[in-house]
Amino acid sequence: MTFHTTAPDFGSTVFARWRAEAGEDWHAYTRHAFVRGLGDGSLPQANFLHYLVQDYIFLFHFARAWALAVVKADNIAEARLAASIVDGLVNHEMSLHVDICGKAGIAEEALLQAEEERENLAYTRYVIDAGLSGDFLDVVAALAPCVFGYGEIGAALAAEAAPDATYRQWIDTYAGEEYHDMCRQVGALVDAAVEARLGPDPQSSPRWAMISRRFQAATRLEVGFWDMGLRG
Ligand SMILES: Cc1ncc(C[n+]2csc(CCO)c2C)c(N)n1
Repeated sequence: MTFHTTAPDFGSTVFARWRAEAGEDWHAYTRHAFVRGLGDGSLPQANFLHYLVQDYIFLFHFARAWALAVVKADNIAEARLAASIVDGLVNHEMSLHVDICGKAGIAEEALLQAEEERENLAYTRYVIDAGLSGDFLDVVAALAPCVFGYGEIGAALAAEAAPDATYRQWIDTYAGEEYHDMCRQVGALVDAAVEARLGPDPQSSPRWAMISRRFQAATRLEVGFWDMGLRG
């Protein structure tokens, strides 16, 4: 897979630092064997469908975590963006999963009936707890690897010299301009939220390490989610 030496940072200096601090865990997430299988089409369809069914449940709980970001917002800009992501997830984004699963003969009603795998449970409940027990920064740091990681993965897969058509619909979703716009909006939100709470030199704040650790923990949970997908 082709990876640019400079992966996109979506205009966010905070994301760029979190990613650097997540180090090898970030690479394990964005260059996972599951991702390579999506890019070259070698991922078996059964594994992809299993991942998508789990991901449908994941998105439902992820929307609940973003709703907690609305609850913890300190101003209208934070509330608006978080609310628009909740709306996007429950009213639009889950339709990619419904559409692809439907073509494979899996009905929407069957999706939410599926039993949650432990990696799925661990990740979604981690982000929900970040929203329940923490403040806006805690929940946004836990939600950020999902947003930016898929943007980075989508861009890398779409940039491959000879992209395979098998998982094109999935790749196009996360490589598309619309999705990357959203990443830049979240990037601006994260930078503004960190500056508003931790000041212009956030890394000198004792809270910095805590929120960076949240980002890294969620990154590791993304790795676990791909591992689950490969296991099938
Ligand atoms: C395991 C897993 N991680 C990330 C995403 C991508 N994603 C999930 S919610 C959302 C919108 C904003 O948070 C995006 C881009 C996924 N589908 N599944």
